[in-house]
Amino acid sequence: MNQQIEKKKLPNIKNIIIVASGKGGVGKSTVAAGVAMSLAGEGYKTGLLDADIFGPSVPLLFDLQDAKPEVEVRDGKQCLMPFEKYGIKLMSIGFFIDTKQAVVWRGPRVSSGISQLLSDTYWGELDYLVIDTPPGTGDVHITLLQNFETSGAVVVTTPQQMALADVKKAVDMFNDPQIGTPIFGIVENMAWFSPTAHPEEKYFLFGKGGGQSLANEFNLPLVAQIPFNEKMGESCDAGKMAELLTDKSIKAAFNQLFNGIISK
Ligand SMILES: Nc1ncnc2c1ncn2[C@@H]1O[C@H](COP(=O)(O)OP(=O)(O)OP(=O)(O)O)[C@@H](O)[C@H]1O
Repeated sequence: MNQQIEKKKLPNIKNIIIVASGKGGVGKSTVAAGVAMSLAGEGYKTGLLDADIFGPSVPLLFDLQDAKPEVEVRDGKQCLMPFEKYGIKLMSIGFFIDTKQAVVWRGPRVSSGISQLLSDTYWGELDYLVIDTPPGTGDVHITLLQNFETSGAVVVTTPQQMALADVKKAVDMFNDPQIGTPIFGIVENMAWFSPTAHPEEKYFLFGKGGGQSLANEFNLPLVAQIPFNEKMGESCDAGKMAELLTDKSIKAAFNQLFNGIISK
């Protein structure tokens, strides 16, 4: 990365929020979808772009598994038309690839595919576009962060100390002078488990304080702690995103995150 690339501002999108994680399976896509639901629920014009080429989640989360976006001419340009659910404009790399097969794209193809998905989707006017990225730090991140103006990132982790080295790589990437993307903070997902019948009880299944110590280590705020909630897993896997924020503790956690983002 020696060359400074001029970043493109998408004129109709006020804020682009990147959701990243050091490693896979920590709940990054769930967090991205939950933030988008919270923003839309508060009346912000919201979009969600699923750029996770290795495991796109939007088709499953929003029950759009067989959906194929239409192409329409808008303002003299061929545009991909996003789907809209719960007031969120949705686009996913998963609408264009066979999600049952491994994606073996190389760098330039990833880069042009992701840039096209972002620039050629007809988002209309948006207050916030949330982008779910693949785990780790790779071509998708470099493409988005070097080529487009983004407002900031949230880094999702689980409480285990093991996550430290992976989170460090993600933080270093956002801090790189060529990238220069502010980090809103760390989100600790699956922070504890509370049985539905005893919501006041907290069981720290994966250890306690991991998110806070990660945040301290990198001098970042811990913007939210999201409990492990079996209903949340079930409703996400069944494509029932509307149920996600019906649980009080989950709603409170996403409100915390939402406030951490909009206050910046
Ligand atoms: N707080 C939670 N409580 C219960 N289940 C959760 C929670 N967060 C995520 N899950 C579940 O964990 C699984 C992995 O979540 P998700 O797909 O969001 O992770 P990811 O980090 O995006 O994964 P990938 O590495 O594939 O991109 C999903 O089945 C999801 O429903």
